[in-house]
Amino acid sequence: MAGEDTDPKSGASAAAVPTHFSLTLVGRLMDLSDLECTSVVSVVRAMTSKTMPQTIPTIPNTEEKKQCSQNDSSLDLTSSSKPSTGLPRKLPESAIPSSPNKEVQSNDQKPSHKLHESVDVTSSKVPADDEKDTVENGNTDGNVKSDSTVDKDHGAASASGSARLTGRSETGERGISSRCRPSTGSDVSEESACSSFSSTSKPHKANDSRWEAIQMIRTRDGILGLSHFKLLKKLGCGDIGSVYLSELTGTKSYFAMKVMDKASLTGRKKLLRAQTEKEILQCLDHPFLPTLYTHFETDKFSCLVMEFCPGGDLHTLRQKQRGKYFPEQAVKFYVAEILLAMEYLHMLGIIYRDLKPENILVRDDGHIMLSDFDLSLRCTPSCTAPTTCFGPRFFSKSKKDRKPKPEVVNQVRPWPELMAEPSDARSMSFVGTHEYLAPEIIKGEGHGSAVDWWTFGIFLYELLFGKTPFKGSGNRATLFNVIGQPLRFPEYPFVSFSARDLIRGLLVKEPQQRLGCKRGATEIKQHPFFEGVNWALIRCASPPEVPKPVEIERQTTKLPVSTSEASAAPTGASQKGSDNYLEFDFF
Ligand SMILES: Nc1ncnc2c1ncn2[C@@H]1O[C@H](COP(=O)(O)OP(=O)(O)OP(=O)(O)O)[C@@H](O)[C@H]1O
Repeated sequence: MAGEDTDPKSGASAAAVPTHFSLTLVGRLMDLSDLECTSVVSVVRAMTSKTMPQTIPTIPNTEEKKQCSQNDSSLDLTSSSKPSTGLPRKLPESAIPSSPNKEVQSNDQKPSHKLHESVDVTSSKVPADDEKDTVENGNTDGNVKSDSTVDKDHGAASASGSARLTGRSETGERGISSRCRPSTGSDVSEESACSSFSSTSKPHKANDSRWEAIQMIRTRDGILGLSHFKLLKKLGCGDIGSVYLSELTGTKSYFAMKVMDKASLTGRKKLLRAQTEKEILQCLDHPFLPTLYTHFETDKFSCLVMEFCPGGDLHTLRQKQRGKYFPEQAVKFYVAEILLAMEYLHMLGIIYRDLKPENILVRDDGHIMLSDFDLSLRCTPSCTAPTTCFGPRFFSKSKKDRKPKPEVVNQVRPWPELMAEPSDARSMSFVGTHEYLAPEIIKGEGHGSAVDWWTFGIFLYELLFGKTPFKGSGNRATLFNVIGQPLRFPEYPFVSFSARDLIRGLLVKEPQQRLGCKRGATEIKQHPFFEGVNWALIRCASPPEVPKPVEIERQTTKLPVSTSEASAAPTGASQKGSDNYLEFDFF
């Protein structure tokens, strides 16, 4: 299924198509436009006949997904939504990236692609039935090959985590009562492979006691690897791996460990996807994005150790709401946090591309975390993203520009607005989830960061109305609807004019006319729907729901011992639903 780097329209090598990243500080107009970002554009023209591709070995079903899910427990609503009060306008702290100190490395890598005839649906995935096993994983494959240095100097924190965590696990509900909405993506469609990272600190998470626990083990044993973790429970399976609730043995610090079978990744041409996810995770330091504590490899597995979110995902949470939609105040809270996360990603030159409730996890405090970056698109300048919104050394070249006197700034505008968009980045990949795909992706026109504002609109709609706007009777119908059907709102539930107006602005089929296209997240944040949101302090706001505390089960599970077992276990197409096919011709 891999293809060549050829633009089907121009015939030019896709890898040679330059993309651009522009970063503008509105008000002070510090311009970083035309920073070139080499992105290997993979061409994915999904065009299948109405018959299923021969290469599909299994037809996924919801039961399989259910096997991959964990147990569920009900969640009490312990707090009501509380709108933020308006405070003086201020630079959003949560939108300020910390200093990643990444090494920039331009990249000429041009993975070879072929014109795809269908989206990747070839993986055979049978969830492992190992959740009841009680063998410690460290005994099966604890041979640590390498140890990462993602975590660095973190502030002294007191005791490491508590055995008492909050939250609800995802359950069979997702497999039983909710739709499976797999993300589609080309096999080898990584558009860029930009750099090596050397992040030295993550100030936003500096007070997290898990850093200290990790450091303690490192100091004691000189290395940190799989054998130091107890896998307690499988949390879920994705396309490239399985995620386990894990304890750093003896520390009562809990993590979500994504375990990917290397042979399976290689065999299924998913290595680049896994690499993309790891590199992006290494970049991140934001309250609404995952923290990667460490990563390591064994002979068989590649492991990412991330923050554990005990509250399940927003899709599951929505299913539990009365009417299967959230109250508008709750929606405002969730989408505001996502908007800040998206703003930060765009500032790093990352186009997320796979926004959907399933990818938004709920932390123990009820705030959210955007997860799953394997379909994201990066531009090289992401690695040179500013350390703060006003990071002078990144934004301007002259010393004079770098240190403007405050009063001068104030004369222009009290608080300059940040607009950071990889607005000219272009990809020809066909990735995403059918109901969330932007028209320009379906039409194969190439796409940029505006796709994230489209998906943001679909996401907002789904949270408010309990369904997506263009869903058809099948995938083909859905895709046609996205392209051709006008946006309509149901009469019920009642949704405010400002919410509908925001959705209208976001779900403009022409990307250049779409809200967010010109000034990025800033444009969206200023919409009346977000009136009253205190962007700077949103992470201190009361979330709509706080997961109920749950005791962590002390049982352990194990990883598959053989590659074949592993490849059958952690992969996800089989539990991703049978709608993982594209059944349309060219638009
Ligand atoms: N940090 C986390 N905390 C709690 N559960 C998690 C965490 N990360 C992932 N999960 C669970 O594991 C499941 C698999 O996650 P993963 O990111 O591997 O795949 P995915 O979201 O299905 O996407 P994809 O198939 O595109 O990789 C998720 O659906 C989620 O339920």
